[in-house]
Amino acid sequence: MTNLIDIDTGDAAKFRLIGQNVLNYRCAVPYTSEISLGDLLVVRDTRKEITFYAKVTGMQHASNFADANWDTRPHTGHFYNLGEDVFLLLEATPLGYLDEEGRFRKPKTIPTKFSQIRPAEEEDFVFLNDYMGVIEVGLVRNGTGTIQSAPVGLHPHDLTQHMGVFATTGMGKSNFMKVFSASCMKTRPFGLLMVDPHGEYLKGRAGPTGGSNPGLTHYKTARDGLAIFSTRNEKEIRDYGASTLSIAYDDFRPSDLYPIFDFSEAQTEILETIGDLSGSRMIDFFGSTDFTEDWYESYSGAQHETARRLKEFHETSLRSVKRKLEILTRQNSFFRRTGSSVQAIRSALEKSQVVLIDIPGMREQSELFILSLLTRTLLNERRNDGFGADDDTPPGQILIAIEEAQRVLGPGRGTAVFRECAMEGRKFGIGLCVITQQPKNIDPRILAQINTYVVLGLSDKSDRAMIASSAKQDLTPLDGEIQTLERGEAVISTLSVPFPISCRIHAFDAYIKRPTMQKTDPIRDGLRNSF
Ligand SMILES: Nc1ncnc2c1ncn2[C@@H]1O[C@H](COP(=O)(O)OP(=O)(O)OP(=O)(O)O)[C@@H](O)[C@H]1O
Repeated sequence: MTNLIDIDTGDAAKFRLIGQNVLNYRCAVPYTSEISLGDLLVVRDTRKEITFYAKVTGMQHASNFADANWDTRPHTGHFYNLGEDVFLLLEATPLGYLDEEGRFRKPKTIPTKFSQIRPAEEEDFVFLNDYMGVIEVGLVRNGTGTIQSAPVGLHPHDLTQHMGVFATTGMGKSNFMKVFSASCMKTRPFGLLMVDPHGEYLKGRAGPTGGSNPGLTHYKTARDGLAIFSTRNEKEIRDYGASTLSIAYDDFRPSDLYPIFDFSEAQTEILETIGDLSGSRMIDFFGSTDFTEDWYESYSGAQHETARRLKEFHETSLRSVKRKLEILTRQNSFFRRTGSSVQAIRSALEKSQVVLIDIPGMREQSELFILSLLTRTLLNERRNDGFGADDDTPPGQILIAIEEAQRVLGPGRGTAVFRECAMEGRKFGIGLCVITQQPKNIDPRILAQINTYVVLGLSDKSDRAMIASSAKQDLTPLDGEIQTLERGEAVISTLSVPFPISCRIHAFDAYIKRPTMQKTDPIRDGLRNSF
């Protein structure tokens, strides 16, 4: 008969698989075990000669005593021998098993009952290295520690199928984005476009304790992987090695107004009617026309065709569009009649640089304006050029980061250009990096398009439920782990890695100082190796 009293020597022998089914394991482990949610367990089935892996998703105290109140009676501790019949009952979700060739397979079978279980050790994670990509973001986490020899890296080809970064405020989203960007600056896997309205990514910001909190410009070794377009003054632009940001009227199209203003049905119709008009012609037309009651009869400007198309619309609707255009041109100093950075931004992205659009102190409307204008321009150009028509993974892939993405990807009120990019961007080598603390406010059809989920702490239950139901790998059993994530910890689910990985994201300031983040010098390395 097999029982839970230790018949073998050594603690490991007390870890036994006792149930439950192919999708959910139960194991009994000593009640003193130091084990945490998210820990990896190794299940060694000596009969089938297979090693299974499982992740701890729940735990509770349990015992073999028939008396349901044994543990609440007075003096319990004197009468019961805790070591033998009292144990921790773990719930674990199977991740898969390693076959004879060392390939990781889906868990289609169940380990033999009473197979031995042990917490994974450093060498158990070695096989994961084969699945990791070049964009390093952290280390595999097990229990409360990390596995130093198991870095977590994302694959570039997964990311152009969109990435989501989900975090309640303060859980380490900015730190994650900086670590991710630094790895992109070093390895140059694709062009990464980020709009930085607070200078946070450019130069960092003081931490809550006033400590150092650097930005991407502090990662000097890979500075050539960063291109900055900025609205700062000339001196600061020189100091940061940036270029002046300039968007020309002709870069603009009427549809770029949608994400920044609310429009009535009539105003939307106006924008649709002149959808093909160049930016400068639209701005000139609306700027020079007053839209009084009988404006069309007295129109003496140069754009008769535009005037004819708009003559049926009510003057108040036309005046409202005019006011919005005035606000746009007045509030965005970088928006000018001539001079455009768009060509330089495109070419930096195609050279796989991280492109930072630095607009400190500007309003949310400016951020959304630039983001939507650039997304539309890149998407349309590639569509018209037949990008990728005869190549599966053409060069020049681009990832566009959208902070607080619920502003532009909410259900029903999402703006066409970002929606289009989420649905079709992949065909044109353009992926979205959707960053939000409210995934429940993102259109579920868009979440369903995202293939890489980086989940930092999410305190809201409905946000977690939304994530769990949309991710490609089932994250439902990991709800307990996600709920208890600490700042800087993440669960990462991505296509190339066979199961969701528990990860500790590197701290950015320490990460950029690592020897591995410094430039390798082939001549010096060669000399070192040969002498
Ligand atoms: N992986 C990590 N390792 C060490 N420290 C971290 C890590 N992640 C975040 N921190 C620290 O926690 C603090 C908050 O992190 P961060 O600014 O990235 O949070 P956030 O989610 O972006 O917050 P907010 O939404 O307010 O911008 C910072 O001081 C940061 O240095």
